[in-house]
Amino acid sequence: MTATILDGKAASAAIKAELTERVAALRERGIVPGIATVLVGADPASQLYVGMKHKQSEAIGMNSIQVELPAEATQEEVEAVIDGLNADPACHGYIVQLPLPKHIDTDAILERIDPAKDADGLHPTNLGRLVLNVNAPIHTPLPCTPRGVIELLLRNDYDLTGKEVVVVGRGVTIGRSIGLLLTRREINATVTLTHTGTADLATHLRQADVIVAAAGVKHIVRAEDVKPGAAVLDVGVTRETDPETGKSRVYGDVHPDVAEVAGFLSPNPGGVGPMTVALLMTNVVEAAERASA
Ligand SMILES: Nc1nc2c(c(=O)[nH]1)N[C@@H](CN(C=O)c1ccc(C(=O)N[C@@H](CCC(=O)O)C(=O)O)cc1)CN2
Repeated sequence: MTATILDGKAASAAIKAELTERVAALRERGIVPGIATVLVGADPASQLYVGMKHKQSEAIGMNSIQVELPAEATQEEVEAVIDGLNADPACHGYIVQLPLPKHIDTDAILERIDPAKDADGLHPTNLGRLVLNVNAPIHTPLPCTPRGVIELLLRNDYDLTGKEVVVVGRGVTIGRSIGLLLTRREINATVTLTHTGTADLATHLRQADVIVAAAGVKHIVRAEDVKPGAAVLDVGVTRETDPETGKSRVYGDVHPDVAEVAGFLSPNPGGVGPMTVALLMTNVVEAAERASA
């Protein structure tokens, strides 16, 4: 079996085409949706991701505000930037690029973001609303990567109803929250969250109809642990320097051999990454629509 590729670039292009029309409709009413990012330090991967967010937002007609602070910035300096963006009417939604330097209290920063402008959907109020509300439509920002995983499957006509989903990794941007979305009534999947304390990962993986691999551990999902025909989404990233060339190489959580066993495969790169950026922009456009309703 060779897996059908879940193409995140194609799905994100479709989302961006839809957003372009929504942005144009807002602009006709005199509203220019504004996205902002806050980057603390100069991590090359974070710089790349932030750059992509601005380039793509501007391409669909949004206004973008880029705030950069040095790695030595204090908690108070980061919080002052947050307070400024909360008060800025040109900013409808923003993110603080993660990870933050170790001396910064990340939870305190995320909690300081105005929940209405929380473009990552990681504010405790927004996550709390997701916990409380399993039936009614959601009117709050949703975590971008989890939403991207689900959109990627649905836009490829993959029905998640009744499926056993195994998530690998309990990080804040994916693992912690994806179960909240997958177990909503309109999706109706069953979710197992595995992590470094899981006793026997392989046993869980072998039972999964869908695997979301977001541990950041190179090739943690191996072909022998994947049920034939399963859908596998590779989200984790490990960067290693090639000892021969000295160049940085990116590895996913999923071993390349999985393509021979899985029914569907979201590759890395080219899968969930582009969806994360598309759903971030969706969150900001929705915030602008809500603010102007
Ligand atoms: N505040 C946040 N920080 C981080 C998040 C997040 O959702 N919010 N997620 C990740 C990084 N991330 C977005 O910020 C992100 C990662 C990857 C991609 C992407 O499109 N990658 C490309 C490959 C790019 C390359 O390496 O050349 C792909 O997968 O095809 C976009 C966004 C951590 N931080």
